[in-house]
Amino acid sequence: MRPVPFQGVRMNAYGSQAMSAPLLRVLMRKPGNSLREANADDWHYGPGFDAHKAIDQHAGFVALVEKSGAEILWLEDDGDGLADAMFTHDPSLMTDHGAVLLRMGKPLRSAEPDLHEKAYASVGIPVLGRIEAPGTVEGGDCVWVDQHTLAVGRGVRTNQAGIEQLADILKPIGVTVHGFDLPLWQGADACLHLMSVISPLADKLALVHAPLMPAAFYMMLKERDYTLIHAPEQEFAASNGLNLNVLPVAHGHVIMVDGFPVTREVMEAHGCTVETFEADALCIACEGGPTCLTRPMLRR
Ligand SMILES: NC(=O)NCCC[C@H](N)C(=O)O
Repeated sequence: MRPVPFQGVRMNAYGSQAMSAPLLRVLMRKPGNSLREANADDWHYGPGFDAHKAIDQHAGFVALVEKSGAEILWLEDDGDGLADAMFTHDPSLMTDHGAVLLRMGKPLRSAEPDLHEKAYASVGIPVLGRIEAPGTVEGGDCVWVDQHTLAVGRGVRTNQAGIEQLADILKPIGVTVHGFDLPLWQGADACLHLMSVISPLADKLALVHAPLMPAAFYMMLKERDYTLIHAPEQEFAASNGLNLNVLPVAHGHVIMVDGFPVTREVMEAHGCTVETFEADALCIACEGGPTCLTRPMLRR
């Protein structure tokens, strides 16, 4: 099925080189038959995986995104077998000058950038460049430190060739790319992105899991006067890291997975408004949170 075009706003509005500016448009995919038919072992989904429950929980998340006022461009799951394609954060990156089509480090996800290419074409959003083999870059490894600085995690999903290509694509638009080594942590089959250890919440405010952060990235943020809130260790362990995967829909207004009250409290203590949705089957089992379920297309 073709992506459903936006209603009521300029079809081709785009631009995002920030992490917490108001989310105005976003690319998402409702899980459907591909998730229902997914084999948990093949996709590295955990014991809590339950496709039907995950689909219901996704609807709860969508209600919060819609309530924020963001417009959603939908990719359809018509049974193409791409269970992870609901994690739309990863196959492309948006800039103020167009989209970059990425190349997935997880082989089962390799067809996903083409879905994004079609979606962007359908609404007239230009493509600035594309990561080619042997390069790999996933969107979850990319963090805008400021409008001209992109941090990229080098690990299982994103490699040096990909980082170099991305730097070449972004240099002409005045963006400097910095690569930072990620640890292997739970192994090559598990999902650890740079965004698994940090969620920006507001201007120069971020929630982090410091023990797994690249030290040079941590120091860069400190030197740039970021306030780093440490996500409670116990809840990080209990959620397989998903307690800190928090989506800002505006500066200091965030959506997180339900069930992690201490993480919620530390964000509220820093002035954040927090909304939650149930996501044990969707996020904790499938290794991706609210940031991963969204590809911001316009933040202003
Ligand atoms: N940005 C993200 O952290 N995305 C999560 C992707 C989870 C998905 N199951 C994967 O392994 O790629």
